[in-house]
Amino acid sequence: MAHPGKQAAALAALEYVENDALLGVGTGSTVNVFIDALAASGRRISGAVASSEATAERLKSHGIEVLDLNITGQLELYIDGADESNPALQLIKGGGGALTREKIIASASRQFICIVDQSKRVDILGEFPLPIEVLPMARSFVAREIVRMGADPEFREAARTDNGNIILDCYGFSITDPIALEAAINAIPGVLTNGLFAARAADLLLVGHDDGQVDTVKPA
Ligand SMILES: O=C[C@H](O)[C@H](O)[C@H](O)COP(=O)(O)O
Repeated sequence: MAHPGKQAAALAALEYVENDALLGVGTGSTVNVFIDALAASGRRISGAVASSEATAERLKSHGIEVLDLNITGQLELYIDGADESNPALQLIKGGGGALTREKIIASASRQFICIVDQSKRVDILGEFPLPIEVLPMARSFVAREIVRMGADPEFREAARTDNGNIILDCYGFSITDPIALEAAINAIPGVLTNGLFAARAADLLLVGHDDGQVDTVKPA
C-alpha cells in the first residue's frame, strides 16, 4: 500500500489526462500508483513515453503501448514525482536514478504536472542529496570537481542507470540559485545531467496529504 499522500496526489493527476492522450510518464513509487490507477480507471490513452525501463514494464503490464520519443514528437503532458519541490516548483529528482530520461521527456512536453506528498515541499532545495548521472570513466574527476564546488559526493554503490552510467549523490550544496547550479554542474565534462529541474521546472504541483486532501500549487 502506497503512502496515502502519494496515493492522493497520483489519483488527482488522473483528472488531467484526456482521452486518447499521448503521455510522458515518470518513474518512482508515486508514478507507479498513477500508472495502476490510470489502467484501472478505464481511460483510453493513445500511448505513453516512459522515463525508465521499470516504467515501460509497468505500462506494458497494463497493456498500455510504450512509444519512442523520436516518433511522438512533443508531448502534451508529462506526469512525474519528485524528491523535493520549492515554491517556484523547481525540483530535485533522481532518487530512483531516472533523472536524465525524465529531464528529456519533461523538456519535450508542453505541460509537466508533478505529483508529491507533503513531505517533499521545501523552501530551499538541497536537503535531499542532489543526484548526478556521470559516465563511469569520469567518476573520480567529476567527484573532485563537485568537492571544489563545495559539496560532498557519494558514489551510489552497485547502481547503474538505464543508460549504463553511475550516480553521484551530492550532499551539502547551497542551492540558492538552482538555475545557475544546474547549468554549472552540467558543464562538467562527464556529467550527463544532474537532478535539478530548475530551467525546466514543473508547471503544476499536486500535493497529497495523509488525509487524502490534495493541494493544487502553481509556481510562486
Ligand atoms: O529517479 C527517480 C525520480 O526522479 C522520482 O520521481 C523521484 O525519486 C520520486 O520518487 P518517489 O515517487 O518514489 O518518491
